[in-house]
Amino acid sequence: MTELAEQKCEACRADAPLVSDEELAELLREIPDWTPLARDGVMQLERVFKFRNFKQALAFTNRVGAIAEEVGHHPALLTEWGKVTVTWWSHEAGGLHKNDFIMAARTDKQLEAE
Ligand SMILES: C[C@H](O)[C@H](O)[C@H]1CNC2=NC(N)=NC(=O)C2=N1
Repeated sequence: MTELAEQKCEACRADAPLVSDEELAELLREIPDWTPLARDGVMQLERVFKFRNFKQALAFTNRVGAIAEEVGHHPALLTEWGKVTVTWWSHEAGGLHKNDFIMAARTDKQLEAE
């Protein structure tokens, strides 16, 4: 099985299939540091990353922004002194798609790129 971060994102479409409860449970096992949550009825994946200062938080933010631009699939990013909150969901599809799990796994790899 190809590692989640290496898998290919599909194009973001309104009718894209959202993950089932079983798929959610299975995919979460590959990204254990991420929390599934519902905001206004929309399922999302969220993780808070801690850093030594704002400069490191901003550099990480920009790395995540770059991988988002590469695939055309974008997170919500809250950058604070020493902290970055990253939230993934598929806006047009209105919930969690496999793309969001792939991008969460790729987000984790941006820590190594430091
Ligand atoms: C036109 C543009 O490609 C679309 O709006 C893309 C942009 N990035 C996106 N990012 C996310 N997370 N979900 C989307 O539905 C989405 N759609």
